[in-house]
Amino acid sequence: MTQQLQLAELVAACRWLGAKGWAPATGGNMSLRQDSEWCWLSESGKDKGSLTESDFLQVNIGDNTAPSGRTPSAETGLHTLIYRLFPEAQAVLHVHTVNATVLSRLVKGNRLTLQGYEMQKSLRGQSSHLDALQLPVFDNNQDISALAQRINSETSKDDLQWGFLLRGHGLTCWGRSVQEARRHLEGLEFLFECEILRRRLEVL
Ligand SMILES: CSC[C@@H](O)[C@@H](O)C(=O)COP(=O)(O)O
Ligand SMILES: [Zn+2]
Repeated sequence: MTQQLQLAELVAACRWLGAKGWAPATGGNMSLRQDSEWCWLSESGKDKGSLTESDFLQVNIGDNTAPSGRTPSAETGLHTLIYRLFPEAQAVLHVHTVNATVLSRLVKGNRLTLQGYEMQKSLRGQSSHLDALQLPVFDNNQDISALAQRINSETSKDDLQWGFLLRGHGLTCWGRSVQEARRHLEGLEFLFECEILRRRLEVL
């Protein structure tokens, strides 16, 4: 698929997730890999549900610089970390959903465990509801380069295979294509909602 078509797919994904209310106000950021050195990041401070292709800025994966002089996402460093760790990563979606925000605050420790859900199979490599799926949860931090360093040093690549939660902040997930990133986002979001409901009913 050409880069132009991939960018069009990403713009469509942004509209889709925006319409679902998963990027309220100016929350969320999205990106697409161009090649081993460069990616396209959403511009900082925009409504991510109404982005167009010209709202994506070229960013260097190695040093986070943007030749355009415009300001890419404040969370650029988390996207480029994923592109550096996973050469196969093609797209990254970061959202501020209510479910991701709330559930990440309910998790004690640094792992969310999900088990017993058929929808676990929406995630790459998952084939049974019986497996205990683990998603890393990191404390939120306004210092994104410190946060990226922490994620990199404290987590194995395996743990980051779909993405991670930032406590009280949101979900960052990725895929080997825009479509796969979108499927991971939709699957995880469904699982988060189920898990919140299950926990809520359990305490009633
Ligand atoms: C309400 S926006 C919060 C931001 O600090 C951040 O978390 C976010 O997701 C959007 O930042 P952006 O710089 O627009 O990509
Ligand atoms: Zn954010």
